[in-house]
Amino acid sequence: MGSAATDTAATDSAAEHPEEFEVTVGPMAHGGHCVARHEGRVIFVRHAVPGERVRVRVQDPQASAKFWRGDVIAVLEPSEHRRRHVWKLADALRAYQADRLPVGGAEYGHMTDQHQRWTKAQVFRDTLQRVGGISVHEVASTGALSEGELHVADPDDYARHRGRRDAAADSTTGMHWRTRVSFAVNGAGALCMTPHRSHELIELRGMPLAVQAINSSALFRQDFTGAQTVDVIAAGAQAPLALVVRPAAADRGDSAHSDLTERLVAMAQEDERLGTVLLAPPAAAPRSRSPRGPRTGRRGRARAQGRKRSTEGQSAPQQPPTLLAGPRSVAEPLPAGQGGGARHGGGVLALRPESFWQIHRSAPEALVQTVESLAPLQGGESVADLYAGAGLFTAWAADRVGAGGRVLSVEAAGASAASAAEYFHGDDRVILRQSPVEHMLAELPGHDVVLLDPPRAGAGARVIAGIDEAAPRRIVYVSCDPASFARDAAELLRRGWQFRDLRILDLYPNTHHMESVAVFER
Ligand SMILES: C[S@@+](CC[C@H](N)C(=O)[O-])C[C@H]1O[C@@H](n2cnc3c(N)ncnc32)[C@H](O)[C@@H]1O
Repeated sequence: MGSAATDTAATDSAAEHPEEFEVTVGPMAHGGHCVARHEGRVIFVRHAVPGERVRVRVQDPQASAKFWRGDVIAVLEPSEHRRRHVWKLADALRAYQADRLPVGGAEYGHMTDQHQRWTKAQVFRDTLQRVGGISVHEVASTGALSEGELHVADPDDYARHRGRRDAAADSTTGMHWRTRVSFAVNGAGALCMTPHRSHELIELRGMPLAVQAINSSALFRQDFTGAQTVDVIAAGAQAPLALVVRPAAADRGDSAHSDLTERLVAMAQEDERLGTVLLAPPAAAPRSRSPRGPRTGRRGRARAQGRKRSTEGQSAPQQPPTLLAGPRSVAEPLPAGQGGGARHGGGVLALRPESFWQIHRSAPEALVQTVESLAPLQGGESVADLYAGAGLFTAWAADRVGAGGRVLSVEAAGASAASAAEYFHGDDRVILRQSPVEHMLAELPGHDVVLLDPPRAGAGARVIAGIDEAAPRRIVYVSCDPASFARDAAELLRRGWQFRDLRILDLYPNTHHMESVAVFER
């Protein structure tokens, strides 16, 4: 097995298992793995805490590969920041003991909450430097960091500040925060998730990172045979739940789809905690299911983990989902004090379930409060809200700029744009455009503030150039990906912009993901 066979540090156990190595792991990198070296070769190690000595099992240790990937299967010298993993199915140590793979989507669950946040700050700092060539010291020198350091804030603190009791529950273990989860479905019709970089389906009895309305629902005992994916939505973190069910590929035939449809309708009638059920158009083609084959592409990985994305990206835009039960929209409360005009139903947005919405129960509140505190708006200003989704920041901006102000809200995806159109109907302050941002750059000049919240790929050089050329007074950049943010921020700095503020929010506890809010001015 190439260089694995020449490992001088190999233990007796490793001799029996040439794909296993003892290593001391280095710092955490962007992507959720620590970097370790074995005989000069880099191994990306998941489920470690930086500084630990661990035994790693490498998947597919080919001699010709530039680097290997592996999971911790035993901890030889544990970090003081290690804890028993909060979710048994996602715990690599217990998974490998049971001769199975850990489920993906909770790859930081073995670290204390405090250490997860400290680690995220390090990863953000390193990524800013590596991808954007931006040093945190430079950012601090402009006064953009509170106390001169990068801190990662707990989003529940914002809700607690407002006296919301539910936010205090489980906040010390980072559990029960997801209001949206995308599940795969196995041949037996059960809800499943996949291990990292694998198509293997692991059946679930609950999903402890999800709010209790989802985690303790009856959905884990239901039969979804004939479905490929089931997206579950707990609007406002509460039941009734909404489902967006995507049938398996069309070539399975009409009878399979009508069986599924009948079961879904019956499910909605029998379960009072189930509200809306939508049947999405069938998947285009069967998915190949190699047992350990890597997911190819960003979208596949994001789908498995249900991160910051909308379900609508999977639908052909001309084929909206079919409503099988319940109301067409779910009630998503806007952050306290935002969008509360009587005309707007008291600050509750009627959201199409397949729209984008932030997945942490406290994210809308935490994000809007952070933007408000770092970049307050004045009455009469004009704001462009780019990648606006269903209008979370549009509602805030419209309230703040008031009757004399204007908000241009740009969103490409149909369901999110339709949700916004319904909510802002008749509101003279808001101009809605369903369009790719790239097609709207000519409309940006004249805006005082440009706020952008792009998907994980970032905005890209063309959009950054368009924003720069529009010459707003201020740019507010909300990002869920440090690498694409670093690249876009470097482009802004190159064009003469400066960091005025930078905050990080832990919107995805027990995972390696994080959210940042940055303010730039010239
Ligand atoms: C991270 S979400 C942010 C949504 C919103 N700001 C919020 O917080 O609810 C990004 C949004 O950008 C939309 N989007 C992705 N690419 C786009 C593009 N090229 N032009 C316009 N919108 C796009 C997605 O559909 C999604 O709604």
